[in-house]
Amino acid sequence: MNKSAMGDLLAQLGSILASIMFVWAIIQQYFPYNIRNFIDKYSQRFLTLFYPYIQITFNEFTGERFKRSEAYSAIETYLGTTSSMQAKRLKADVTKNNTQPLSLSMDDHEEVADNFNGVKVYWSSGKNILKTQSFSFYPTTDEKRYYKLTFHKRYRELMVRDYLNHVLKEGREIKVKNRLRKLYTNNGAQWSHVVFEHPASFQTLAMDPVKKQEIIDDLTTFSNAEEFYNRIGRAWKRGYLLFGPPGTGKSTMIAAMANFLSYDIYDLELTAVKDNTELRRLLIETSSKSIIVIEDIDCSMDLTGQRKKGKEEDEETTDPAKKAAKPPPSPENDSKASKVTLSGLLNFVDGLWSACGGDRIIVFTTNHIEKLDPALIRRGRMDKHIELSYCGFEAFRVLARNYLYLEDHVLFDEIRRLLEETQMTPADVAENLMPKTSPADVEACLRSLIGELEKVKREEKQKKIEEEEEERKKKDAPATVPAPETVKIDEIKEVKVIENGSNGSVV
Ligand SMILES: Nc1ncnc2c1ncn2[C@@H]1O[C@H](COP(=O)(O)OP(=O)(O)OP(=O)(O)O)[C@@H](O)[C@H]1O
Ligand SMILES: [Mg+2]
Repeated sequence: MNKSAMGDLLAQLGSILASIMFVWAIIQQYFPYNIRNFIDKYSQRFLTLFYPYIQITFNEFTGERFKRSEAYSAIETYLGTTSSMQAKRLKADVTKNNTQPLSLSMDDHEEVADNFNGVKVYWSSGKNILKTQSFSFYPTTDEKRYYKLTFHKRYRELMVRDYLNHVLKEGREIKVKNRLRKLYTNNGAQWSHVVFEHPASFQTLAMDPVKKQEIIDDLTTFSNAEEFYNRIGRAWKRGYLLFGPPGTGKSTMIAAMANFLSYDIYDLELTAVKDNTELRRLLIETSSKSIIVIEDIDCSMDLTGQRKKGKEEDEETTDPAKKAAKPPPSPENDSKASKVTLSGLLNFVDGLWSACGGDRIIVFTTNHIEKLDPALIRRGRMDKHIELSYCGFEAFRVLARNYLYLEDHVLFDEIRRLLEETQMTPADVAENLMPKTSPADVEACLRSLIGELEKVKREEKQKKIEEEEEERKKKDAPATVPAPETVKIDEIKEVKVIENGSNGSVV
């Protein structure tokens, strides 16, 4: 075919197309709406006879609700990494996340491929522009965005059943990981929050590595165990009790847990809560994937469940006999004080309310585990008791690595010996390892730690001598007249009630 014949053919084709367009425009203008609809419908059906693919559309906004579809945003997140690798046109948005300051998604009318169990699927993005203008809260509602999934009809079952679930689950998980996490605290009956940016991690936490791994495994198992908890019929929650002297890393560990699991933290200040109803409301407002923390539980609540009011009462209430005799405070003289009770707290920890709304970790911390009510710390309520103790050599090595980039040193043997002989908290060891010059003078830091450890050792020795002296003085003093014997309540082991009599006998 020569060039002029080709040109003629193209011109003819052009004019035919123009005529079709013209006729279609007339049809659109003059044919009634239902006939046009009829033609549309049947032409679509005709096409699908020969079209072997299935398409599923996910709209950004669904129904009448002005709420962004959860599926759409999960898909957007899921496709984030794939899009940034494949698509040529991308949309960028700024997130406030430190690790990932930009979020990328594919621009309209782009297409990316994904692979699931060896089956290739295609995702495309697009938008419908609506001509009708109606009142809306969203200025952009006349542009309706959507994602369209295309796959071969042979894989319908696999796609609909497994692939979509996989996409939604992954999308949600990535979203949880990337979001800005929050640290909530209660200001009376209301939660207020700031962005949680504590840098602690299990890597920087100084403690015995075996114990640390055990905690990491426990947390990982818990966070993946939704099905397990459902199967055994338990609420998906876990309680941790962290105990140990001040400065041993309890609060640091909570931050590390939150960073490890990407959970929010709710730091509950019990002393600001008015009563059990308020407590319940606060706890119900906490979201899933969160850690609820009650620090220094022994100071927020005493064993009778009534909150302490002063230091003097501290001593008093540890004595069970006095406690039992203490009348419950009357509402008149105590109207301002909190009425949160131990049973109110326990009710949430493992009562019916505890199962509301997803997985939660509850952490209590205390410096005095012996002061706590056994009801509070029994297994099932506090599933795992973690003791954070004085700094051992392994914990010291973590600190040396973090603070001084030090794996080994000639002074380590001496430090190991001193650590075994003294009780120094990781907080104090860390303080001594803090570089005072830049670049760090490693030897000076280690020597300062050794000096401090020797000082503590001398003090401990001195204290021991003084205690022994005191003890000896007491022994040498003339014996005082013994007080009349009394039965202490905690010595009563069992109370038998005689069925036919009204008396109980003490065994
Ligand atoms: N095990 C540890 N690993 C790393 N740093 C630690 C550790 N323990 C304490 N520190 C450091 O000491 C400081 C105090 O620790 P933290 O606040 O966690 O102690 P705590 O056990 O919560 O004390 P308290 O009982 O007084 O609340 C932290 O700033 C932290 O840097
Ligand atoms: Mg603390």
